[in-house]
Amino acid sequence: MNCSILVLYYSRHGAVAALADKIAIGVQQAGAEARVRCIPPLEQQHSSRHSIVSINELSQCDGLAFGSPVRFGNMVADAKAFWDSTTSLWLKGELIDKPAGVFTSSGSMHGGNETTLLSMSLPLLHHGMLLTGIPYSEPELHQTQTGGTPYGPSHVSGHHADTKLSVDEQRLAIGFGKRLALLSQKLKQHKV
Ligand SMILES: Cc1cc2nc3c(=O)[nH]c(=O)nc-3n(C[C@H](O)[C@H](O)[C@H](O)COP(=O)(O)O)c2cc1C
Repeated sequence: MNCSILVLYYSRHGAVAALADKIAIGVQQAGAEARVRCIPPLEQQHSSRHSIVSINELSQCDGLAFGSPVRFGNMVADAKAFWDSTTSLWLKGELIDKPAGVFTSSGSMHGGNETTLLSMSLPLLHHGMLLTGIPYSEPELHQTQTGGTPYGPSHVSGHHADTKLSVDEQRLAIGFGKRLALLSQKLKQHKV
């Protein structure tokens, strides 16, 4: 059965985009399609190597991974504005019962990546989506000295925003993509 996972993110300096790439690898390893798309930027000059998402792509996905950088302990304004533009989908209940999860990148280890992941989950819950994080059966969650949380994949990009993804962060992001795709496939199979 064809299953399509939307990996939807905003990234200014590339850290969240790097996590999106790893999540897409995990999705593909599970045999699903990974459709990687960007959140529409509030500033026109912002550019990205992925296309901007359409509302149709959001409504038609079988599962969603949603990524944003940490901005003052919360998601970037562009991501919040995007969710504020999805009322038509909410009114029709288009996202109800679709699996979803969140991912983020912060500059510092305790700079708010967990608070950001939790606040990013709220619009998804309002849309009736089924949230999944990362279970502690993933060994990297016990040992990571960088990012990676039970609330979703994360990265710590450092003071100059130039630290590469650690091996643990990469493995957790790939495992998360795989899990999200497998859950989405199972739910899609049982839909009447
Ligand atoms: C306006 C602004 C606010 C930020 N706030 C935080 C913050 O609260 N905590 C933190 O650790 N990093 C913060 N950062 C750093 C970014 O979250 C970090 O560099 C992130 O990795 C950027 O992701 P990107 O490369 O995908 O754009 C902030 C950056 C900006 C520009």
